[in-house]
Parts: sequence; structure tokens; C-alpha cells
Amino acid sequence: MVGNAEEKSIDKVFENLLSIKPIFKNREVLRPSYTPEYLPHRLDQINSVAEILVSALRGESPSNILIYGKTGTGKTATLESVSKKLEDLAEKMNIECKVLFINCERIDTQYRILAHLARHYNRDVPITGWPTDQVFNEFRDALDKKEQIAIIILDEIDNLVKKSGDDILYNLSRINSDLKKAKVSIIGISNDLTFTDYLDPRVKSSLGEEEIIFPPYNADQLRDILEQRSRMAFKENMLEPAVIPLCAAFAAQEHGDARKALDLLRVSAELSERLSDTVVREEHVRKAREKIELDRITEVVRTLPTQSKLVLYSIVLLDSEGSHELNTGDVYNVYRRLCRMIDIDILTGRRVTDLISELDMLGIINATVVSKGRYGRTKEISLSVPAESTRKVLTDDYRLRTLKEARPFFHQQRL
Ligand SMILES: Nc1ncnc2c1ncn2[C@@H]1O[C@H](COP(=O)(O)OP(=O)(O)OP(=O)(O)O)[C@@H](O)[C@H]1O
Repeated sequence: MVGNAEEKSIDKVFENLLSIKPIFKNREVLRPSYTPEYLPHRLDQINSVAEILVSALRGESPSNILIYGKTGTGKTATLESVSKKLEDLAEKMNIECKVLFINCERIDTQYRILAHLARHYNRDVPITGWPTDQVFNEFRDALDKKEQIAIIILDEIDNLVKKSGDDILYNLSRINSDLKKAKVSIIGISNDLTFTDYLDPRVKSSLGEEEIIFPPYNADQLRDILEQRSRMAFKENMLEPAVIPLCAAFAAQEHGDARKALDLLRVSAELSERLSDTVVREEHVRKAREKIELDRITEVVRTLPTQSKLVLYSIVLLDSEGSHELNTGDVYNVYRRLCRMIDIDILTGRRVTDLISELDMLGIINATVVSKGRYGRTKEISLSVPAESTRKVLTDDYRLRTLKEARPFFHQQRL
């Protein structure tokens, strides 16, 4: 009997859910993996890239390019659309020209990049084990079998250089002098304007033959981007008029990131859908913004090293005790107790001060240096994130689990 009733109520659940009028026409177009055919407010950058790459259609190797811009400014999307157009035209004109996209966040060593390139030209290269020279020769020989142009795009090139140095760039930027038939151009895409400081000057001048900057979007531009996407994503009249301007304004405050604006719009609509609302409203946007921020904080806190988690937990405990003007000494005292409780090495006061600065940089706490006159300087510390959810994420870590029951400490009690 009970089983039957349950079955019926499950049927009802689906019935109810299906009776809600869907807000989305196509949710996928709001995801970062989707690139629209037309990119508003990137015409100048599209023209600059195309003016350089057009040489490939004349059988010449285009100049190398360095592309800079903050995250979410459309660098990858622009390069993807220009590359696709270039390859289509090359095919029509019977020119052998391929654009090879490499994400250096994932493929982040010289060996892996060369192996990836060699495999693209059907060479069998093991995942590890060969000397790098051999992999390089394999790629070069495969490429040079016929007249062709390879445009290698190294996305997130700053990651590659910081992790593995610039040998790969040195080798690739000199490859043309070794090739008889084929030609290679390199395009590096970076979020970090200063990454070329890490490069050998020869690599720097060869890679940076051309430089293109992608500025952040302002609120009006983000609004156009969201309008374009929402026409594809939503059924008609599903958004209240204030929704898109608000998403655009929030994202413009966070360095004009189109990815953030699109995420905010998608999460707002998902929230409205979950609340069985008929349209997306301003309040959904505000709630979605809080949810995204909380998810971000949770992820940052969850992935902190144990020692930083202990420092943060000390601040959370002091905060829950109602101490509003915490200083480094208070935090250090509680931190030492926590370390003893779970039998973990105690770091020096100086090191803990460094960890406090790192938490400040991550936006989890706010630490301001204050002068104590002849007693030197200290930091006044406060939490920038909600204490309860932070405490929960911290004690989800099995090493800190036994601290769940730790009572708030009285920081006046010096050790
Ligand atoms: N002008 C634009 N028009 C429409 N969508 C855009 C535009 N610029 C960026 N986007 C969208 O914003 C998202 C992020 O863009 P993209 O990945 O190109 O940024 P990026 O500058 O390469 O960022 P990152 O440096 O983090 O990789 C993608 O979904 C992309 O389609």
C-alpha cells in the first residue's frame, strides 16, 4: 500500500515539474563552451587578427602574435571564429592551412605539446619516455612532408611559461629555419600582461611580432552580448526588463567579464525555474549572484592547504565568539591550540602572518595593517565570508573533522 502511494506521489512530482512552463528555449547557448557566430564589440580585434592571418591564404606564414586581455574578454572566442573562417576559406582555395589550438592549462609541458602536435600529423608518440629532441624531430618531419601552413595557438601561454619555462617557445619560434616546405606561425594568448618578463629576449621579440589587446567590456557592451545570447536562450518575454541590465552591471563591476555575465544570467533563470516562477526577475539575479559567490568561496576554502585552513578556522572561531577586532596575535594563539588538538606542526608567527595575507588576497578575510605605536604593527582581521558556511566547509575536511566540537576560545587567555 505504502509503495503504491509513494509511486503515485513520484508521478505527481514529475507531473508538477512538467506543468511548469519552461523558461529556456536553449540553455546550452549560455554555457562557456558555446561560441556564437557573431561576437558583438570585437570587430576591431577580429579585423586585427584577420589582417595578420590573411597571409596564410597567400601561401605565406603569418607573423607571430601575442594576444592579451583579462579573463572573459572574448580572446578564445574571437580566435576560434577567425580560425574557423580561415580554415574554411583555405579549403575553398585549395591551400593547406590548419589551426591547432592547444590549451596550455591542460597541456603544460614541452614534451606534451610536441607530442600533441606530432600526433596531430599522425605520428605515434608515447605519453612519456622519449627524449624531447626526438619528439620535436618527429613533429617537424611530419609537418615538412608537404607544403602547408600550421598556425599553432597556445591558449593560456602564461601558465605554460610559469610552469615549464620558455624552451618550447624558443624551439617553435625557430622551427621555420629548419623547414623546407611547411611554415609555422605561433599565436600566444595570455591573461597576464607581464608574462613576457619571464621570456628570453629572443623569444620575446620573435613571439611578439604583433600584439593585440582585448580590453574589458563595459556594462553597455555586456548588455548587448547578453541580449544577443538571450534571444537564442529564452522563450519570448521570459525576462523582466531589469534583468539583463543588472547582470551586465554586476559583471562590469568584476572587470568586464562576459563569462561571468552569461553565468549570472543562466543561474538567475535556473533559480527562477526551480522556484516555479513564470519569468526571471531582478530578485533572482541578486540571489543568483549570492549563490555564485558562495560557490566560489566554497571552492576556494575547500582547496586551501591544511595550515591555511587552520588559520582560517581560528578566525572563524574568534568571529563566532563575537570578537570583532581580531589581531594577528589572537589568531596565532587559537591557531596553536588547534594544531595541538589535531597533532599537526605549528608554524612560526611570521609564516602564519604570511598565510593571513594570502587569505586576504583571496578575498576570504580582510586584514588591515595598523600601527600600535611603540608596540609595533599588527593586522586587524575580519571575515569577509559568511562564518557558518565557511565553518561547515572547513570541518568537512577529514583532518579538521575532530575540531567540529571545538568551542569558541577566549583569546584573552594567552598561552
Ligand atoms: N563579444 C562577445 N560576444 C558574445 N559572447 C562573448 C563575447 N566575448 C566573450 N563572449 C563569451 O564569453 C565567454 C568567455 O569568452 P572567452 O573564453 O573567449 O574569454 P577569454 O578572454 O578567452 O577568457 P579566458 O582568458 O578566461 O580564457 C564565452 O562563452 C564567449 O562565448
